[in-house]
Amino acid sequence: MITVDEARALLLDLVQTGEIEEVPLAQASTRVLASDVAATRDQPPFAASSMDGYAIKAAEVEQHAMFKLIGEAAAGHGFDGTVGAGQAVRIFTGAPIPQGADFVVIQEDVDRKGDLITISDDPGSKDNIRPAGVDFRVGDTISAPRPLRPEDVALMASMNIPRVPVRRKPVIALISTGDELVMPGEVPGPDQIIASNTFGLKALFERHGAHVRVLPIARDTVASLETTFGLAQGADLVVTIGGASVGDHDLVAQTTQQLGMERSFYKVRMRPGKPLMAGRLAGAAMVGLPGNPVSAMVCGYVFILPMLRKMLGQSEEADALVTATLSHDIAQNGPRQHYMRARVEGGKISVFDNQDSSLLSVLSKSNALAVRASDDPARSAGETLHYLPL
Ligand SMILES: Nc1nc2c(c(=O)[nH]1)N[C@H]1C(S)=C(S)[C@@H](COP(=O)(O)OP(=O)(O)OC[C@H]3O[C@@H](n4cnc5c(N)ncnc54)[C@H](O)[C@@H]3O)O[C@H]1N2
Ligand code: MOO
Repeated sequence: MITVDEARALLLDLVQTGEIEEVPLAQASTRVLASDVAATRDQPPFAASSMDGYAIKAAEVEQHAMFKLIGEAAAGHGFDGTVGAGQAVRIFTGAPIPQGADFVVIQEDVDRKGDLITISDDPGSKDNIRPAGVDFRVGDTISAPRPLRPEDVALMASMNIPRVPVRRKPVIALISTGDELVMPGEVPGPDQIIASNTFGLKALFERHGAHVRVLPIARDTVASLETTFGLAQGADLVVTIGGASVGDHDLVAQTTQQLGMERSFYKVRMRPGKPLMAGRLAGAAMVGLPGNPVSAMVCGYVFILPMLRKMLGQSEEADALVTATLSHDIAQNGPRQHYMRARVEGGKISVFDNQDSSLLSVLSKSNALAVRASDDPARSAGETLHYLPL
């Protein structure tokens, strides 16, 4: 059986980085920026007031000094003239600083009578002016690749970048398999359960930039599986869930073989997730995930997210592991690399007692997967453990 790292490398070989497309700025959120974008202007484009008050000459700032008002500068409407000695311009936040002025005294520090103002309180030394280009200058860049956050979208808007180069969203077709499955909201028969993996994985992949197509549940027959694979056409990656193991009704390996899949590997020395399979089928990458709900989700994190990152032109590195201090003793690990459901709080990690791969309630309480190497010896409270944050 191959190791997790070997499997990850083989999986990365199955996918390519997608093309670049341009989207309107309003649709750029959560997309992955594909090439650097540059500001097309300075911000602010002029020295601007940061407060409501009066623009005067800094050299004349002194308590009790008096000035004559000669005009007004508002945001969007600058003052055309020049501020001379003894003169002031009424100014508002965001307005351009008029020529001749280099200080804004805030209105709270001023007494105004008609068109005369007197500095009544100590105005301090802060000039209340934002220099031109203090936020960014024309040509300043936002570097790619990066998933675009709301903050980046706001910055691109301010930089006057109306269209954004992003990576095409990889299309993932998700196929749940099994006669026991019905969709949430349907009425299950006495021997049936609700398909959960589909929804967990859809949420995970979409959060990381994929477009996910959920295909109808394939029944445990070769014919049904073949039909459903047919519906996956056009996807970059086809992910099946379940039917991966060795039981009489685990038909994914047999069906994909019949459909001509070039198999890359089958089975990984990990827990959960051992019966993982992968290959290339009809021009797409194909990954067969084990059906146990926690196994499917863990494989989603450990294997599919790096594939997704490669397709999106991002780092192909595995997620960096973090360390925490064990809060209790744990037993020796078995021969498979183990991703143990765990909770990290205040730098301490506790591993859940029941690690059965069917327990979504435990996974949902977890915020970490403690990663144990194969045959890792027993560990005591206080030792350091590596984990993958969830
Ligand atoms: N004799 C052996 N039996 C098993 C082995 C083995 O090595 N030898 N491996 C075990 C391991 S490890 C795993 S993991 C499972 C994987 O089995 P399959 O991929 O074939 O999955 P299924 O049998 O179809 O389902 C397992 C389990 O998960 C439930 N399931 C399946 N799909 C979904 C879904 N979309 N949503 C919710 N739950 C789902 C299914 O009902 C089963 O309970 O095999 C072990 N057996
Ligand atoms: O590998 Mo199975 O995924 O341990 O439950």
